[in-house]
Amino acid sequence: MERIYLKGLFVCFVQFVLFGALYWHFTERIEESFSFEYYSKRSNKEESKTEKFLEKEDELWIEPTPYNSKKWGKTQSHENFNYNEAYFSNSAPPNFIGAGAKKCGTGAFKFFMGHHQHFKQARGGEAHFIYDDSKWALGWPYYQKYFKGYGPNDGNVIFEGTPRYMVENLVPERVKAMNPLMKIVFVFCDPIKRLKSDFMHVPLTKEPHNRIIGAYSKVGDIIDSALPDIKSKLKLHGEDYITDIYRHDIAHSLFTNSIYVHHLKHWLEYFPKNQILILEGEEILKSPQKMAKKTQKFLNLEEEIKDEHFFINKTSGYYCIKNPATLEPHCMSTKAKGRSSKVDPEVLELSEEQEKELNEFFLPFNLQLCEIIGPSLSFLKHIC
Ligand SMILES: Nc1ncnc2c1ncn2[C@@H]1O[C@H](COP(=O)(O)OS(=O)(=O)O)[C@@H](OP(=O)(O)O)[C@H]1O
Repeated sequence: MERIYLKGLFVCFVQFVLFGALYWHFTERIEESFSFEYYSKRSNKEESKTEKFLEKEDELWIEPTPYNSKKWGKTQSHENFNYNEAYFSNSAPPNFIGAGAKKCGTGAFKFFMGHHQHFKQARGGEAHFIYDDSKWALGWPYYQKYFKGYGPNDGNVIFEGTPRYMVENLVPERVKAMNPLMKIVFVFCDPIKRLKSDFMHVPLTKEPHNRIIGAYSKVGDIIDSALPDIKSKLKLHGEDYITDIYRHDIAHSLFTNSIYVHHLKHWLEYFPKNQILILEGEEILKSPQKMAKKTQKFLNLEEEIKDEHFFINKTSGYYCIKNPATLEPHCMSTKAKGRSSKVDPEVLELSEEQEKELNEFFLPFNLQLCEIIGPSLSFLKHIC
């Protein structure tokens, strides 16, 4: 009896000690998490993180918003696109969209690929259909005129490319409404080279900012006057400032059209990476054979355009192509392309300081582009 009593007493004692220890542990933790000291310890940690960020920010002035690869391709479209199938007998909708970047070689891409018998392009060139609300509202009965004569079941790649599609916020959503399996191609190029080419191009167009840009005689002057403003607007509004820039600060598009990662992230919300082909302007210019190989593979097209179909035009210095079926040589008109190499070099010259500033401006964005696409493009190789 006495033994049983002692045993009970011992068990009670052990339980009491265990319970006490647990109680002490948890109350301490709870108190700690509410205590000023605990918070000041955390905020010191946070502060040091913020300090680091500020140091970095001072240097690079903006931290691009992070991308989330888990979301790629997941966002559903809220747009509605009614094809009205009656029109499908004599025209078929695009299944491949070219979305810029402006001045990176999109024209040469179309020109070369158009030599594949199953690569059918929008008739009449850039349709500017998907972002333009007044055209979009007219729907397929309007858009289909670009694709007349293309059968829906001919196994063709049907392509429409408008460089502005890259930078207009509603476009990916609308493209998804048109066809969730749409394939998309981007041509990226050195951001500074692109800026210079845009600087040469805009004053010769009817774009609304043609006079603003045309008022600058040298690209360096617009860098001095616009870049500080763009930086401070980005600081104030974050990357939202870049979105739909044509609608609120079109002259600054010369700079923000080179921030490829901002636009790519937006497209990736709607389309998975495997539906997107990223090419490089420099490659289209210097080795279009490689571009043709990649593109035919991506589009599951038979490799009809081969290395031997390309040759360099001795007068212009640009690549031309022989039609794979007839071997007839074709060169792209150099009237509207290749301006940057013909202009007085002083117009496009940058001081060391301007070059440095621009490189610093694009660096944080290009670093993020590296994270998404790796060092595959030559202008990323030295930073990725
Ligand atoms: N084969 C060939 N022939 C001529 N030009 C070539 C070629 N390949 C690439 N490029 C480069 O393309 C630049 C024009 O880019 P885009 O065609 O995208 O311009 S546009 O956005 O459609 O206006 C153009 O830029 P600029 O030299 O500033 O005109 C060229 O650098």
